[in-house]
Amino acid sequence: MRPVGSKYLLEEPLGRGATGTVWRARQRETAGAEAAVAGQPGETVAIKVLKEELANDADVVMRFLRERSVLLRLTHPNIVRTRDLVVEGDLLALVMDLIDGPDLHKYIRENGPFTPVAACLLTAQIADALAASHADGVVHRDLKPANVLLDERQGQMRPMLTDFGIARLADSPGLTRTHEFVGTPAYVAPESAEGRPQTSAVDIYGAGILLYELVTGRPPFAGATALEVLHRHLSEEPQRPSTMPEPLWTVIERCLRKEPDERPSAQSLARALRVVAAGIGVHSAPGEVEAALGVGALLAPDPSPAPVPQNPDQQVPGAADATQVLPTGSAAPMGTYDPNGATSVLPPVGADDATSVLPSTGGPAAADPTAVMPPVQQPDAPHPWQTQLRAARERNEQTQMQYLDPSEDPLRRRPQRQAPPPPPRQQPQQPQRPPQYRQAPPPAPYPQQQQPQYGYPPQHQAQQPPQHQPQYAPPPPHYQHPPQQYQAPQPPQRQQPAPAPAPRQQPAPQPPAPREPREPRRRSANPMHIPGLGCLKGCLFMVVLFVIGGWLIWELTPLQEWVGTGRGWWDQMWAMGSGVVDWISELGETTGTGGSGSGGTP
Ligand SMILES: Nc1ncnc2c1ncn2[C@@H]1O[C@H](COP(=O)(O)OP(=O)(O)OP(=O)(O)O)[C@@H](O)[C@H]1O
Repeated sequence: MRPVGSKYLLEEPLGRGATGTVWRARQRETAGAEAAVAGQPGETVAIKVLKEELANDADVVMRFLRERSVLLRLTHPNIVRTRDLVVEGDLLALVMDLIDGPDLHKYIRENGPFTPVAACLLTAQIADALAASHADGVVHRDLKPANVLLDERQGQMRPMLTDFGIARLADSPGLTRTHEFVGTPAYVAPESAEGRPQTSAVDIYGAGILLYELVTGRPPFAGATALEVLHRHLSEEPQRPSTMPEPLWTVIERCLRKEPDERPSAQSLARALRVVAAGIGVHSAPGEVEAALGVGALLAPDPSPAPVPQNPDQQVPGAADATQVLPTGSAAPMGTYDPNGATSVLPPVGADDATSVLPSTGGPAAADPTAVMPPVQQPDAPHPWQTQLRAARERNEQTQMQYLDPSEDPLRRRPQRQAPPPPPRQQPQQPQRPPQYRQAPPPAPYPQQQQPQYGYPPQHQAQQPPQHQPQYAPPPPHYQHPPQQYQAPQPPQRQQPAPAPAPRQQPAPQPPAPREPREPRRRSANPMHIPGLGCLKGCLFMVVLFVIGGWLIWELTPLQEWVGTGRGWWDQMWAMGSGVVDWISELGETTGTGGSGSGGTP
């Protein structure tokens, strides 16, 4: 048994959620004045020990302490009482009343859905709890069957709403920046998913989903991935099941309005549900049936929904308020989705995470930190998820398409100074090339570019997120948007036949290939090179060639006999040379004589 503070002892875990683990615990001694309920030694309580991530976040601890008065004063017959808050070292814990009974999620799973009347009466009590908390300015923001405990005492089942304030605690700027968010895709209101400002209307939406699930056994919007579920919340109208009584459907439909301003208040909801419960029973009086059919009149939009307080530390409206959107982390790995409705710990949202592949819920304001007005989703504007995914895709495209200036590329420069290394040696280095992320000037003519050898395909592989995010992240790859939302770009160079596999099989470097196209330019690499003698060398070579060729012809052909000199090649050459010299001498003398003659007497 582990002590929590000096007053409590943890006995056994009751369950684990996304934000922490709930323990059955025992009070060791009476709590001090700071506790809402002093308690008695030996009394059993439930203690939710918040996850280390939350407990280690200074913002959460601050908020925990700041909001302790709100949490401790929240008392209602249908709200699980928070008795004490414990902060001890790196431990944050909420001490609650222990509720003897299952939660609604477990109950439905084991017993099936409720009758419409029972569902109405149960949800009416939850709406009572919401009305009380909203009147106190507290919005739950994570309403779902798992957060409703069924207190089974004296043969009665009383729903008890729990986990108040947990979403608020998790709304830490620190967590928003670098960690995770809390929430449940199946119950998330459209405005939360979009990062719009939230009000108590998010709880009404959650109550509508819960009511639907109590009657049918499943939430109205399901899907294989969290993203799919969110998309359905945003774009799909819920369908009335054939067995759903019409007045009850009227209530659900009003709660599930996409526009929060069109949803009723918790108080109206509670009243309407009781009217419906009275009017849809088999023994309902005609007047009750009539009243139930006219229940729409009771469901006027809430004129003054309680706002979710903006986090003063947050600059971006909406970013702090997004309850959550995508599941990841310990509760549900990125890209997986728990259709059972466990609260998901979510990836960072908001404007601070500019590099995130995952969608921001900051909406338009997230892109504009100076925005004063809250972000409003335009009907025609792309969905924030689409925008973010597109941005991620474009980032990838830019990286892939970026041209690398050869002068900046050490792998390309090196071959210009020395014999080019064979292609296979270059490719394994490719993924380590940082220059691929640099901005480079537009491509200059580079006739000896060896793209197939330097391999852009490996660049592409190297920039794949470490699968990924979560991911994400990660996303990334975990967060596969529906195919129509995101198509991986296919730049042409990635289509080129990749030479990579073959070189990898060659164990040793190859000697320089003479057929290398750069060969003519690598004269400096030739040890026979004599600077400035390029042309003369060719002439000398031709003279030598002429002499050797002439010698062979003279000696090996009948030419000697035809000429009739009988001399050997060298003698003949000597004679010819002497003849040429004599001829030139005579020519000089003749010219000289002629010149004096011309200068003589006329
Ligand atoms: N006050 C309580 N008394 C008795 N059992 C409780 C109490 N609070 C929670 N539990 C039980 O502890 C388990 C875990 O609760 P917790 O609130 O952490 O999980 P959750 O609501 O399912 O998930 P999440 O935190 O993600 O919303 C649940 O099965 C719940 O029934």
